[in-house]
Amino acid sequence: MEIDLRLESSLWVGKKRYKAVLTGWHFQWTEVDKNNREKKTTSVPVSELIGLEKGQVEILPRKSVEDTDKDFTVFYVKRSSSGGSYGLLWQFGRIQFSCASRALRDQWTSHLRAALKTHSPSRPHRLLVFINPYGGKKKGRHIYHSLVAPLFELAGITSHVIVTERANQARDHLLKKDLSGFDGVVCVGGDGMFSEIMHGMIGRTQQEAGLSENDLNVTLQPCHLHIGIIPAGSTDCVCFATVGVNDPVTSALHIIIGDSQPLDVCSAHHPTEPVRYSVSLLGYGFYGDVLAESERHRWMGPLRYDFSGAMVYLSSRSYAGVVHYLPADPLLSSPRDNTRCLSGCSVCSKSTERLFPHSTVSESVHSFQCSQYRSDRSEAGWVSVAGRFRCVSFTCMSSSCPRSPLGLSPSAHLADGTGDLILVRESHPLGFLKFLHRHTSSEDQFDLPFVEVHRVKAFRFSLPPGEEEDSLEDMESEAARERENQESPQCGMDSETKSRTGSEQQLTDRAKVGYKPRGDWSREKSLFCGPCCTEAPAVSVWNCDGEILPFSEIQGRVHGQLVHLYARGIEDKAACVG
Ligand SMILES: CCCCCCCCCCCCC/C=C/[C@@H](O)[C@H](COP(=O)(O)O)NC(=O)CCCCCCCCCCCCCCC
Ligand SMILES: Nc1ncnc2c1ncn2[C@@H]1O[C@H](COP(=O)(O)OP(=O)(O)O)[C@@H](O)[C@H]1O
Ligand SMILES: [Ca+2]
Repeated sequence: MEIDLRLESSLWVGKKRYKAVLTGWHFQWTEVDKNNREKKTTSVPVSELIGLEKGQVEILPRKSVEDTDKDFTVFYVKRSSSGGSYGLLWQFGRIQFSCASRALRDQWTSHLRAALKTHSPSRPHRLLVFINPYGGKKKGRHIYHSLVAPLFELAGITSHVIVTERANQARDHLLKKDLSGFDGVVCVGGDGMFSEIMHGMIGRTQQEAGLSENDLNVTLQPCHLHIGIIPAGSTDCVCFATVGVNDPVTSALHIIIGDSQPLDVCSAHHPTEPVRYSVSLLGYGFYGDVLAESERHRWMGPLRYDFSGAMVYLSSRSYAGVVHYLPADPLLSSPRDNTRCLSGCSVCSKSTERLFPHSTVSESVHSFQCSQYRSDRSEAGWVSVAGRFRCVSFTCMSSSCPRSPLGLSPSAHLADGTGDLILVRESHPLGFLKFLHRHTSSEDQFDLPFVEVHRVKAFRFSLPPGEEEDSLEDMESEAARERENQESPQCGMDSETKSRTGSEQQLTDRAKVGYKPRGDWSREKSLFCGPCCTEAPAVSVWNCDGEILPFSEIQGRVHGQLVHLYARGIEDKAACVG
C-alpha cells in the first residue's frame, strides 16, 4: 500500500514563520510575513536531502546544541556557482525548524524519512574507501578525515577506510578480498588511483562472470558496485569531467545521495600484455612522452606535468605510425557538433536504450555487444590513416580538467559507447603550440589543418610496415644478446646505434623516454640527459590514464557504460542556479 507522504504545516525558523510543504518528491519552505504574505520559497528535491536529525544539531564539529523536543534539523544540498570553474559547487545547507508540538515534530521527521526511503532508494549505506596518501599534494588523508568523513557520518554511512601503503594495493584488494556488504567504493586520490580501482573492479566482475578480460572479443560485464571519487590527485580529470568541479565536499554529497553516472571504458590490448583500461586519455607521442618525463619529477607534485610538457614540447618530436579506426554512427553525434554532454544528456540516454534495450540488463548487453563486435572484427567499415604524428590521443569522454576546462574533446560523451580519436600530424612547432594552447580556451582545437578527430567504436595503432613491434620479451632477449657482444657506450646513442637491430633500437628508445611501471617513483635517466642525446627516438609509449604502457602497438575497443560513478555529469549552470 502506498503511504501518503504529503505533509503541510507552519514551522518556525528562529522568530520567522514558514509554510513548509512535503509533496513526496520535494520539501519546500516559504517565509510568511506578519500580513500572511508569502516571500521567497526554497525547494529541495527529497533526493537531495543529506539527512535529518531531531533537535538542534550542528556538524563540523558535530554536536547536539540543544535537544529540545519540538525541533528538527535538516541538511540538504545547496548549489553555488563555482566562480571560474565549469560546473556547480555543492555545499551542505542546514536549516533548523521548530514545531508547535512534539507530535508535529515527530510527524515531520517520520514523513521526511519515509520520503527519503521511497524517493532516494540507491543511497549507499556501507562504503569501502581507499586513500592514496601520496597523490597530488599528499593531502588525501586530511581531505577525507576533515571534509568527507563527517558528512558520511551525518548521512548514516559507515565506511571501511584503507590508507594504501603501496601502488596496486587497492586493485589487489578489489580483485581478491570479500566485498560483500559494500554498496560502493570510494577513491581518494587522482586519476592513477581511480584507474587502479577501476582495474580491480572490472577484473573482479569478469572473474566472477567467468570471462577472460584479455580477450579482445569478449563482451565485458558491467560492474555493479559504484565508484565515488574524492579528488586528491594531480590532474583529477575523471572527477572534473563527471562532476564539473574538483571539490571534495561536492563529490562527497554526490556519493551520499547515491547519484549514478555510467561511464564508457576503452580496453587497450596487446598480444603479450595484460589488458589495460582507460577512460580519460590513451595518448601516444606527446602525452606518452610527457608522462614518461614527468615521473622523474614527481617531487614537483602536479606542476611536474607543466614542466615536462614544456620540455617535451621543446623536443618537438613526431612518430610514424598507422592508425585504423571503426567510425561510430555519424547520425547519432559527432565530435565537432558543438554540443556538450551535460547531466541528463539525451545522446547518452539514447545509447543506454541501445546498449540495454531490455530490463534484464546483463543478458541484453551481452547479445547486443557481441553482435556489434562481431561485425567490428571484419575489416568492413575500418578506415586507416598513415603518417607521422605529434600525438595520437583517444578519450572516452571530454577529459576536461582544470588545465583544460573544456577538455581534450569538448563534445565527447560520458556514456554513449564511443570515444574520440584525435590525430595531430607532424607540423610546425608553433602550430602544435597553437593546438595545445586552444585547450585552455574555448577556441576550437580541431579547426587546424594538421588535426583530425573521429568518433569511433574501436581503433588500432601499428608501427609502419617493416618496423612492426616484436614482443617485448623478444626485444629484451635480443638486446641482452647484443649487450653480451659489445659494451654499451655512454647513453646508448652513439653512431653505432643506427646500425643496430630495430628491436634493440626500440628498446633503447623506450629506456630513453624513461619507460617504467607506474608506482616505481625512483628517479631514472632523464629524457634530456646531455648533449649526446640529440637523436629522436623512433617510438613513443602510451599514456593510459597516467600509466605508461610498455608497447607501441595497441588495439582499443570502447565498452559502453562499463562502470558507474557516484556522479551525475555536468549540471547546466543556467538551469540550476536560481
Ligand atoms: C600552452 C598551454 C598548453 C596547455 C595544454 C593543456 C592540455 C591538457 C590536456 C589534459 C588532458 C588530461 C587527460 C587526463 C590525464 C590523466 O589521466 C593523467 C593522470 O593524471 P593523475 O596524475 O591525476 O593521476 N594525467 C596526465 O597524463 C597529465 C597530462 C597533462 C599534460 C599537460 C601538458 C601541459 C603542456 C604544457 C606545454 C607548454 C608548452 C610551453 C612552450 C614553451
Ligand atoms: N601508497 C602508495 N605508494 C605509492 N604509490 C601509490 C600508493 N597508493 C597508490 N599509489 C599509486 O600512485 C599512483 C598515482 O596516484 P594518484 O592518486 O593518481 O596521484 P597523482 O594524481 O598525483 O598521480 C597511482 O597509479 C597509484 O597506483
Ligand atoms: Ca563516450
